[in-house]
Amino acid sequence: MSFVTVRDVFQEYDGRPIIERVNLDVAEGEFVSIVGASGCGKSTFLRLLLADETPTRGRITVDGGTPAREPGRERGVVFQKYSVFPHMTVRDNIVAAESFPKGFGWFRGAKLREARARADEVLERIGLAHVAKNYPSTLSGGMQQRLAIGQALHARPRILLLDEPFGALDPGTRLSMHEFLTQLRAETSMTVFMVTHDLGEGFKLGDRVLVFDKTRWDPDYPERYGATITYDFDARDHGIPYQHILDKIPSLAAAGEPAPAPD
Ligand SMILES: Nc1ncnc2c1ncn2[C@@H]1O[C@H](COP(=O)(O)OP(=O)(O)OP(=O)(O)O)[C@@H](O)[C@H]1O
Repeated sequence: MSFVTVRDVFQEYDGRPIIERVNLDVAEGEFVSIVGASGCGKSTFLRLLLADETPTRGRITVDGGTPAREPGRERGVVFQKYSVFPHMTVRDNIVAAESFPKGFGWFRGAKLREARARADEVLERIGLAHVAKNYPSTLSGGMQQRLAIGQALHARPRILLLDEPFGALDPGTRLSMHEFLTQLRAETSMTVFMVTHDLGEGFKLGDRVLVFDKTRWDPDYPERYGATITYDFDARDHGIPYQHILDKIPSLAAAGEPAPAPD
């Protein structure tokens, strides 16, 4: 059964089509990787899923509801650049993730103590309990990104949107983040959408890999047409070897170096 349903979605900026006629059905708990050439509209599609923007045409619904007009707590997002608060300790970064969206400002007194206890549980889970009192600047890139994911998860979103979350990390840290994300997935029934430039990463982590590309191309007006989903690969059990896909869709090879094949 479809949990996230995308029907005939188009998005234009100043009359310029970016994505066109996107249709998609995603079941609850699925992990969907999104790949495609640079600038083809992957982040735009993620912003539409987040309800940060409303599509020019078409509708996106979650669990059969009405289309959302703004991001809510059921959708969490993590960007490539860690968006943690530098002036707050690691623990209070997690507290902030809970307190700010409620619109009551910062927790005080007993409420703050309870929120800090809940934050400690999250930090335990994401392996940052030992640095709870540190400031983010003292953490490695991977740890800061784990904190950003912890913040997003603390709101218990039903949908987690990841925009190149590991793009800025070195290969070793990337691998440990893959394990971390796989573990978190096993513990929750979250539906995940992840934009990546790394096809190997997309196939390793995803149940499905969607490819965004243009199906129509006007050499005189390269911006005349938008991109859509051109492939929807089953990536469970790593699907078909992704190297073959690179032969089929050379534009993906240009979009980023593939990671080593999943074992
Ligand atoms: N708010 C906006 N207003 C105008 N144009 C925009 C806006 N957001 C994105 N665009 C344009 O839409 C196109 C697609 O951008 P988008 O960031 O979605 O692509 P992408 O596939 O995520 O790219 P990359 O892989 O390089 O991150 C780009 O040409 C971009 O300049």
